[in-house]
Amino acid sequence: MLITIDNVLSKDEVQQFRQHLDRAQWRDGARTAGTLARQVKGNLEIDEDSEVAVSLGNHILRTLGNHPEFISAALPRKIYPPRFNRYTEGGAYGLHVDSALMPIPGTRDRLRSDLAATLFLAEPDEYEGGELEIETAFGAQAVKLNAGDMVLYPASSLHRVSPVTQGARVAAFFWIESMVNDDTERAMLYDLDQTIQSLGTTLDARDPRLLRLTGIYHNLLRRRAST
Ligand SMILES: O=C(O)CCC(=O)C(=O)O
Ligand SMILES: [Fe+2]
Repeated sequence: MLITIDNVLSKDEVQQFRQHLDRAQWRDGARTAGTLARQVKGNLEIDEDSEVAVSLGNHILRTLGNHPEFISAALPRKIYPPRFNRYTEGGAYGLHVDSALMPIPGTRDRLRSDLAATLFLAEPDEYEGGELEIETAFGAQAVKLNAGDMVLYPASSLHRVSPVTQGARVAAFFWIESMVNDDTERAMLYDLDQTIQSLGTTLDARDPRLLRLTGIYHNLLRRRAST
């Protein structure tokens, strides 16, 4: 399931992020890729333990922790501390698959990457190219979102970032271990939850049908979620 969530960050927040990021020190992104992905990775990243990456990353984590749609879609158990990348002219990231298990920096813990996320921090008209192309069962889907918007996609999918031919593409990217690791089951739970939320805006909160559906959602989650 591929989901976009708009306005995760406001335009003001994006502007503040960009002020910090545009002044940050960027290094070759190939250093953090696995052996195969390294050969197709052509972007820049900020050191994950730098002050700017940690403080902006924490801001994203706090925002997502209070974001009902993100929580409903991802059912997060662990979130990788967000990292930041930049593709300038000629930059691209060829077709690759993300590692399944990742050490979480600064801890002895690791995360199973069920979902991958890209939070766009440059407006589409700031650069040419730079689409995130994700292979799905229905063909490749190209994603290029407004600054502040985020895409969530199964980390199991092959994906690439097409070459940036002009300007610069800046983004935050990270992974999520979900309480429900099966993508299809998680997608159905999300669909059910969103339907209940939407019914809740028209039906009385005490409507027995709404209560029953809510009970079904929680009972399914109870069966499927591992905490
Ligand atoms: O820049 C992006 O949108 C995706 C980056 C990516 O796929 C990765 O770092 O593994
Ligand atoms: Fe990736």
